[in-house]
Amino acid sequence: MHEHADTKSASLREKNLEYVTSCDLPMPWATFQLHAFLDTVTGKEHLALTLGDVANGEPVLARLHSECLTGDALFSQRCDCGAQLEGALKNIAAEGRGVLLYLRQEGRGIGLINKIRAYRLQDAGADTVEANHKLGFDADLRDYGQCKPILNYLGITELRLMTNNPRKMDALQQHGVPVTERLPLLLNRNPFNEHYLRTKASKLGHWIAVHTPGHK
Ligand SMILES: Nc1nc2c(ncn2[C@@H]2O[C@H](COP(=O)(O)OP(=O)(O)OP(=O)(O)O)[C@@H](O)[C@H]2O)c(=O)[nH]1
Ligand SMILES: [Zn+2]
Repeated sequence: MHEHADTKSASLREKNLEYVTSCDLPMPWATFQLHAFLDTVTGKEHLALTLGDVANGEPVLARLHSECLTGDALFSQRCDCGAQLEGALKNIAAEGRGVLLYLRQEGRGIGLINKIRAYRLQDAGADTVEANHKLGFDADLRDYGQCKPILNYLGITELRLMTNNPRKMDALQQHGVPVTERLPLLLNRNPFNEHYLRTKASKLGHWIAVHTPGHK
């Protein structure tokens, strides 16, 4: 038992992660367990929310959510993040079992301040990818390497993943996290984020139907 826990801690340590503690987190839809992990190099605090018995070997309904302070906490309509966060938690609560990793890679890895700089460039006409390039960054700097050891620590082996992002699917495969099913998560399409979602589809390959005005 202890040996097993030690192996799990060792694979966390390989990614400079440490499990810290857990608590109950009552939400409007269910009471989740909140687990805190610390990246000892960057100081980033990654979170996992679990519901039900996720360690019984069955594939787990999952969302890997990248931090978006503006969308998740400030109700921004520039993106679909807040609605996806809420929708994923509701779906997990409806099944009574699942996991959401809240990964602190704000702004696709460029950080909050740079994301706001990117938004300003977008206000002046750039798209989400061009804005990153103008600031000297690649389109997407995220790293999903921390997911496997965190999931492993929680006893989760296979995912049924809620995402529209093919890069996320590829990254998980590269990191050896089996995904048995992909479930689309298309929420909060609105006039403010239509262009952003179209760019994600055309330049980043997201599986989002691009419809022209007048066609649903
Ligand atoms: N650099 C940058 N980051 C953004 C922008 N809009 C949203 N983000 C960040 O993008 C991340 C969310 O990525 P998305 O591509 O929307 O979604 P995803 O998680 O990759 O894919 P899904 O699983 O389908 O939702 C969050 O970290 C946001 O902060 C933007 O215009 N520029
Ligand atoms: Zn967002």
